[in-house]
Amino acid sequence: MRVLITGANGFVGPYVLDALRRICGHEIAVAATSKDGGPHPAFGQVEVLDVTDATAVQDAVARHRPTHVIHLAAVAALGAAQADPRNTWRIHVGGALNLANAILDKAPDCWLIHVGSGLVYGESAKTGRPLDENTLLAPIDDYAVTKAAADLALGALSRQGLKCVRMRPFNHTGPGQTEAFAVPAFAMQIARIEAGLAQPVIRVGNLDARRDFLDVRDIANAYARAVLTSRDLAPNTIFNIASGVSWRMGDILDLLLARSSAKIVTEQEPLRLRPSDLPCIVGDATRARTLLGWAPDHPFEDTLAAVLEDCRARVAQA
Ligand SMILES: Nc1nc2c(ncn2[C@@H]2O[C@H](COP(=O)(O)OP(=O)(O)O[C@H]3O[C@H](CO)[C@@H](O)[C@H](O)[C@@H]3O)[C@@H](O)[C@H]2O)c(=O)[nH]1
Repeated sequence: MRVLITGANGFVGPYVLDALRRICGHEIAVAATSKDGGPHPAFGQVEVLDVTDATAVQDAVARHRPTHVIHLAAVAALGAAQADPRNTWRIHVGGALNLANAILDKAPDCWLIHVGSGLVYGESAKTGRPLDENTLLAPIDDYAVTKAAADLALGALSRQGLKCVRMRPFNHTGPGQTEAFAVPAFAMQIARIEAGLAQPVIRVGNLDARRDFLDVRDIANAYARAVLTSRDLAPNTIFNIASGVSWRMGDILDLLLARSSAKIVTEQEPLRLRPSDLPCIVGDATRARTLLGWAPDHPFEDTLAAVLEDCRARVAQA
């Protein structure tokens, strides 16, 4: 198997490499690409590939002749996606279409494993029920609507022969994630306070939101299992990757604070509040469990402990 990964040098890429090696075997050939490229501790070297450049994408697919593309390249943080919607459309929708068309032209047997988002269900989450893959897509912001548009476009292209797996991962975290996301945003502030680098005040956004969280390794395992089992999948299959449990953000913060001996007070910062924030999201991943043979196996409390340790190490190194 030859796997081409886009956006490989982001948060999830190294975890996917590790999962591919564990689940698909060490003989798997991995081509790591990203917009910037350059040396990378896990991949050795990452090749430059801007997914918005249709010609470059055609060239990369023709050269590597991948059996699978795992498309991670994205504007992953909602704030960044919202700040430049035109760019978000270009990357999420243009990037996915460039890859799909290059595969249809140059490597028609290749599977495109598209990393969408559980946020595509948007308003549909308001029922409070776990969201399965048949739930109406009702995205509420630029991030989610562009992920939904790309996901739907690939579904339509499957009618022209594209073999795609449309992944809809729910929230995930782990060591290495940036402070643009809630868990490392909380943990980095705790680490800075513990190191005496900040006042003992942690600034937060909406703590009443409830999100379905997984360890990033469980998410990466699902992508690798899609590669491994692709020959048994229908050529256009959608998978939610979720735990089925929703965590209140305030409870996540409390678990992190319980791991610190520092006396810390919490303060809401208006800038961290979103114009629209879904109150509760929880996913139903029954299909992934059944067809991919996937199940999460990292307790979330352990993941939180690992994120806090990683943040302490990052602060100590800074
Ligand atoms: N980022 C951030 N979020 C905060 C904060 N305080 C509270 N929150 C709340 O914490 C929740 C989670 O926010 P994020 O960690 O930023 O994740 P997200 O916006 O839900 O999106 C993540 O999950 C999606 C799948 O469900 C992914 O598609 C997306 O890329 C990202 O990983 C949101 O309800 C947000 O309002 C804070 O200081 N920072």
